[in-house]
Amino acid sequence: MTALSLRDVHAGYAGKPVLHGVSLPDVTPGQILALTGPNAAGKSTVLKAIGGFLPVRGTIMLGPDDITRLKPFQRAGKISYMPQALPRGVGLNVFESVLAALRIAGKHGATISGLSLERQAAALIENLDLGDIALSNIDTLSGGQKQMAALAQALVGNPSVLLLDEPTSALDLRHQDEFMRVIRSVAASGTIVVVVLHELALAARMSDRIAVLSKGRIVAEGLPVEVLSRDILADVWGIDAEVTVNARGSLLIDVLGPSRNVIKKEIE
Ligand SMILES: Nc1ncnc2c1ncn2[C@@H]1O[C@H](COP(=O)(O)OP(=O)(O)OP(=O)(O)O)[C@@H](O)[C@H]1O
Repeated sequence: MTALSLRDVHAGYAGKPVLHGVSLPDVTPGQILALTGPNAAGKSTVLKAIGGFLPVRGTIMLGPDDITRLKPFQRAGKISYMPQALPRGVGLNVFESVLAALRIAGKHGATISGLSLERQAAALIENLDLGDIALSNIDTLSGGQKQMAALAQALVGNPSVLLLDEPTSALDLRHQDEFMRVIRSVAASGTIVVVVLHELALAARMSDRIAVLSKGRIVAEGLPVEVLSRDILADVWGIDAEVTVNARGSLLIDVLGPSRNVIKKEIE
């Protein structure tokens, strides 16, 4: 099976090591892994390492391929990345941007169906319910509309791995739900999804597994209900929170305030 696995990954920026030996259990096609943790923990850096945007020490495998050794165009044919900061000054409308992404995906050898590129772009836009903004310039869209348009571009070419960095930060509740539905169906078609999320209840709903990153290290990993415990919230986020599971199986997190550790540190 073409699983994604990270073993002892070290990465960072000029003179600044950020990831200190990140290992993750295999993420298999169809699975959604949510990566969470406090600000500056290194979550985006993990996605950039997988996407090949940073030099990496360690192993990142996609099935039999060591993806750190693939040429950029080979990697681009397999991995799609939706960054946290979306590009500005694109100068294209939503339809044109999806069409451009399809053309690039075709050049990288990503699977493109028999339909014309225009028909494929139109189908993707319709599937994401973006018809109303299809002809709007991306630079004029709201933050949430930009995120949905960026998702349409990221889905082009049926990537084996979809990397999403805080993709719902600007979405209202209905669009978050819509986004989750789309990601679930993309995963169900055999894509590996790794998504960075701050909102823990959403991460629990959206993902099959959760990994918690703190100071460049994975400190917990497993099923959402196993991982998101009161102790982890106190140790990693420094908050005291009541964690309950409601009758529908949804995780509820009620933040009560700073954890005792934080209060103790402030007093000392
Ligand atoms: N381009 C860069 N050059 C230098 N340092 C960087 C760069 N990008 C990120 N960093 C540093 O790497 C560390 C981890 O950043 P990263 O963006 O991976 O964290 P994160 O967990 O995604 O944070 P957040 O939740 O705030 O988005 C931070 O200390 C940050 O300052």
